[in-house]
Order: sequence, then structure tokens, then C-alpha cells
Amino acid sequence: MNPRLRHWREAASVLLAAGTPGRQSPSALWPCDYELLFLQRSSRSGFMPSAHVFPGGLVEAADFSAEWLRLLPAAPRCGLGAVRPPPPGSSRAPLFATNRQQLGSPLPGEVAFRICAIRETFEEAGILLLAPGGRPREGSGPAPSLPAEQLLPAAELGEWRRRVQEDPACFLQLCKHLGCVPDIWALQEWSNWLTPVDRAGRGGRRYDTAFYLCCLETRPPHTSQDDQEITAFLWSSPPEAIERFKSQEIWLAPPQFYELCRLCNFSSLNDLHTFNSDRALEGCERWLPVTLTAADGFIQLLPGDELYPEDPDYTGEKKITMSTDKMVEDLMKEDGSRFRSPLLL
Ligand SMILES: Nc1ncnc2c1ncn2[C@@H]1O[C@H](COP(=O)(O)O)[C@@H](OP(=O)(O)O)[C@H]1O
Ligand SMILES: CCC(=O)SCCNC(=O)CCNC(=O)[C@H](O)C(C)(C)COP(=O)(O)O
Ligand SMILES: [Mg+2]
Repeated sequence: MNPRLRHWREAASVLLAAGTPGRQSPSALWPCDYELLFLQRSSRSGFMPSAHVFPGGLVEAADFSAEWLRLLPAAPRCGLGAVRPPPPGSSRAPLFATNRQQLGSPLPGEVAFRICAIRETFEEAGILLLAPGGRPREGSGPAPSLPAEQLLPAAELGEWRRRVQEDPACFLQLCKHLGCVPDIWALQEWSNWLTPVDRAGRGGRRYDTAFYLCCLETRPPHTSQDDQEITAFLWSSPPEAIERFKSQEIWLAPPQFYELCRLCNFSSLNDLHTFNSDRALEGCERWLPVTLTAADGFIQLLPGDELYPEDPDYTGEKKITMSTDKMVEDLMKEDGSRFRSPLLL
């Protein structure tokens, strides 16, 4: 078995952004013309119960099925643009760089992870991110998105959703039935996060998650939680979501919080899309947060932070823990940490 896979379960997640033209921004300080989809996990979940996350989940064998190659365009990487080779001395995040053919998978990882994120978005939120079949979608702007309710009557769509939840292979059957394909071209690489060693879920599970960004040119599509894994949904602009987190109305794990802070650099959906169309060509680094236990709380260190270890313990086998007698606030002053307020873990 690939040693990497012993430690992490491969997963994909999508930051789904939709335009809100004309909507009065709730904060004059933080105007924003788009919202993001958050899903609240069940309180019974074995990993991050009740947290607000982006749609996503484990990659399934069906996401790597050779049958997708009959539906998707025959172009290299199914028409996905090539990511620039990493500069000398650095490497592409292993999740994206792994040679899937050597592992016996006919589909490149960059295609299969996108299919996974799109399938999970349908299962968890009832949103179908599809494009007409046959050839890569044209145009480089935000994705037009086909409204699911125009593709199928609601009852039929609900039945397909139930089938896909039971058997991920049914997602391919649904696409065939509709003459559509997962809109893999609308998903751009955004980031790659490893679950920290000390934050593993029930049974020690840790995830290696590909995060994608998908900007829809339309308003937020019809959304409905599955009432199983997901108990509620929320469309919110990044600054609003941060306010909700600070007031403890919602709880976000550090990766989601960090990504929201990055998104606050963009008040316009078009600017965000344009920025990431270029940035995505650079590929992603794999980030492992490392916990530093302070006298009065915890800090999650990230690559680039002064205190981030040079050789982080990726697997937890070295049993290295980091602790200090200092207070969180003092550490943050010293370190010039990117987080302006302590995270409540
Ligand atoms: N009613 C429910 N309550 C809590 N968790 C649920 C659930 N139905 C499904 N799940 C969990 O949701 C996860 C599936 O997520 P996804 O499809 O996004 O990968 C599984 O978690 P585990 O992986 O912990 O078993 C599954 O057990
Ligand atoms: C304090 C708690 C933490 O810091 S845990 C860090 C959790 N974040 C991650 O592991 C990275 C991103 N993970 C996710 O977005 C989700 O966990 C998921 C999409 C992998 C969930 O998968 P599921 O199969 O349970 O839906
Ligand atoms: Mg999930």
C-alpha cells in the first residue's frame, strides 16, 4: 500500500461562490458581491461534529472510474489546463502529483478529485455542477451553472440524489441520463490541507483534502441539506461568516477559517475568479497545521509562521508535541502571527 494512504484519507472539497448583484452588503466596511456555501455537519458526525464546512468528502473508487473517460473530452487531462512545473527544489503537493496510472487508476487525480467534490456537493446540498457533455466548457469567466431544477423534475432529482448517496457510481449514471458531465473546468485548485496529527477524528482518521474554488456567475442556486450528514446550510459572504464565527453563532475549523480570511482580500467575485485563474496554474502546497499548546490555549502554526517546525511530524509517529509557558496573546505579538484573534479550538 502507498505509505501516504496509510495516514490520510483522500478527500475533496469545494468553496462554492455565487454572485449576489444588487444585494445590500450587511457591512459597509466589508462590501462583498458574492456568498459562499457552508454546510453544517451533523452533531453525530465522527469528525468535526456541528462544524460549518464547505461541501466535500472522501474520494470514492467511482470517482476514478474509467467510464468517465467515455463521457469527458479526450484531450489531455480531459481539457483541464496544465499546472506550471514547480520551481527547482520544490514539488507539487503529493495529492496532486501522485501518478495515478502507476496506482492503477485510468483517470488523472486532478479529474477524479473534481468529480468527487461535484458529487459530494450534489449529495450534501442538492446542487448539480454540470456542463453539457462532449467538450470542455468554453469561456474563462465564472461558470454559468445549469439549474438542477431545469434538468429534472424535483421528485426525480430527489430520487437520483438518494441513489447517489447510497452508491456513488450512480453519479455517472445520472450524468449519462442527463447528457451532461461534471463541470470539472469550473473548479480551480485553491489549497491542500492535511488534518493535524492531534485533530484526527474517530478511529484516528485524518484527511488529505484538495480544496477547489468554483465561482458561479448566477445567484446562489436552490440548496437543500441532506438531513443526514448535513443538518443545515448557509450562504454567507466571507466577512459575514467571520463575524458569525466570532460571535460563536457558527464554528469553523482552522482551515476553513484561514481560507475565509484569504477570501476577504476579494470583495468582487470577478476579481476573485480572475485572481485564481492565474494563481491556480502555480499549483498548491500541502499544508499541515501544527498545534502549539500555550499556557492559556492553543495556536495552530502554519507554514511560514516563525515557530513552524522545520521538519514537521507529518504522521505523528515521532510523537513530537510543542508547548510553551507563554500566553497566546504574547506569542501572537512576538510571532506577528497571521491570525489577529486567538482561535477557539
Ligand atoms: N445521519 C448521519 N449522521 C451523522 N453522520 C452521518 C450521517 N449519515 C452519514 N454520515 C457520515 O458522513 C460521512 C460521509 O461523508 P462523505 O460522503 O462526505 O465522505 C460518513 O462519515 P465517516 O467517514 O466518519 O463514516 C458517514 O458516517
Ligand atoms: C480543531 C479541529 C481541526 O483543526 S480539524 C481540521 C479539519 N480540517 C481538515 O481535515 C481539512 C479539511 N477537511 C474537510 O473539509 C472535511 O473534513 C472533509 C471534506 C474531509 C470531510 O469529509 P467527510 O467524509 O466527513 O464529509
Ligand atoms: Mg462530507
